[in-house]
Amino acid sequence: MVKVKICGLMDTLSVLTAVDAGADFIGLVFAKSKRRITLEKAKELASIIPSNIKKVGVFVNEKKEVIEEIAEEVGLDYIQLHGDETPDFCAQLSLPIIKAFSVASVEDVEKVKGYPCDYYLLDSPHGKYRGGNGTTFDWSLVKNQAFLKDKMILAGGLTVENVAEAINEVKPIGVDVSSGVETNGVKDTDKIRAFLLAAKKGETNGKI
Ligand SMILES: O=C(O)c1ccccc1N[C@@H]1O[C@H](COP(=O)(O)O)[C@@H](O)[C@H]1O
Repeated sequence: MVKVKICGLMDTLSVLTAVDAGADFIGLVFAKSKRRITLEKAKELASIIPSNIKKVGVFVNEKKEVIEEIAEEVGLDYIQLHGDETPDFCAQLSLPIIKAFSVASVEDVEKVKGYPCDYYLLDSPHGKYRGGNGTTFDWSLVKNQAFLKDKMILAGGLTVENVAEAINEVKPIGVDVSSGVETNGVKDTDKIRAFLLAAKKGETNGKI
């Protein structure tokens, strides 16, 4: 079954809803964003996430030492790098890595090759912030690419309405959502539940 990451959670009720509704990854944002949370809040939210659900810290062009200190304090399972981090930088981190890439062309998809990471997160080109902008990209650029197949998390503008179609068309190993489960910029527990239901009903690439 497809893995689902719910990103940018900032409050207890949203976290408990994502946990109860079957999220596989929960994302906490430490980068410049309207969803950025403090270290203290992150520790509080992390403490109510069961160990079978992976805690992901989202960073953009952050220093290695800062990432490692936050990861240690919060107990992060994965580091999501959503900036211009190089393959060398990824290789220096000791935690599992989800590397995000903005996809607007075939060349962008090619850049993925050679990155040492556990998952490739394919997102739309960034807007005001480096992620979480709620826009989709051309999915035909990333489907049927053998080298992406076992590692691809699809992101960017996914919603309750389009996630099943996205899974069927692209066949990613996972999907990630932030804006699509919000109402007026705030996480919406009904949308979190509905997104997880719709995603888990979608087809998979048979690898999980
Ligand atoms: O969610 C954020 O605010 C954010 C900030 C900085 C970097 C990444 C961020 N989130 C990631 O952005 C994508 C797409 O989000 P959306 O569903 O289009 O709103 C997603 O992978 C989040 O993990």
